[in-house]
Amino acid sequence: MLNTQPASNYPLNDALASNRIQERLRKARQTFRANDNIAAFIEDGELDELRLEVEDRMREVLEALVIDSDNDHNTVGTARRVAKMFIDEVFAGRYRAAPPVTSFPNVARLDELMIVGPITVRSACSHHLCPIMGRIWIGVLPNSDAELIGLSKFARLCDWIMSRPQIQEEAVIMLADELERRIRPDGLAIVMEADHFCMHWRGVKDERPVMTSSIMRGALLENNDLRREFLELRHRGQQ
Ligand SMILES: Nc1nc2c(ncn2[C@@H]2O[C@H](COP(=O)(O)OP(=O)(O)OP(=O)(O)O)[C@@H](O)[C@H]2O)c(=O)[nH]1
Repeated sequence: MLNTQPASNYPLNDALASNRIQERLRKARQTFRANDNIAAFIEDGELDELRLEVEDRMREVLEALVIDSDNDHNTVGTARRVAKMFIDEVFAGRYRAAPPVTSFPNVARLDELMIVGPITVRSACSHHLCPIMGRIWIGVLPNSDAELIGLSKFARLCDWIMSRPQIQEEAVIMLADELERRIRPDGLAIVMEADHFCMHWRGVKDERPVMTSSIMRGALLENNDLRREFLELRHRGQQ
């Protein structure tokens, strides 16, 4: 027998969680673009409500695509899975607070270039929500008076920033701002290379293009030798 009664998770009387959160953001004059983190505006329990709301709306998208997910054994749980994937996995960097980042005093007053990478990163383009799969290299020239952060925290911060719908140019700027704010280095360099599936899977359907963006700040922008050292060491790490 066909199921003709799709279940709904929408609250009957109460305002939707997405409306309440948007209201708070507007009141605080905070933007909520695709690549903004809005964790500070989400109250306890509201992520559960958002997940149910996205599930219902995703079910409507499937209906609009004329997919009978109520009676299709393959898509019966798709709306729920997609909602969970967006909120808890691929766009979690919008909804979760920043990861805890351990820092240490620079006791040895290190002032030599340090490079981390390649760090594998996954994101999605804001335009089509297609995957972006890439690699990031980070170069830091520590300030002898500033803090050092744990090595794994570079990867955790990359994941937090990248797990949002993004464009690559803005993603690397956001990452650079976050790292500068936390470690106050004398120089910072970031190179990101990524495959954009909106070009591979659809659109021009060309498998080859890779987008490369770089950011150089402080001593790594001003000192050509230092910049060359970063770029050479990055290439050596690729071989
Ligand atoms: N600059 C930049 N462009 C991106 C990025 N990710 C995706 N794009 C491009 O953004 C564009 C999307 O906008 P439109 O040109 O309106 O999309 P479209 O008409 O579907 O274009 P096609 O992809 O050419 O079919 C495409 O050219 C994408 O390849 C990114 O990180 N940075």
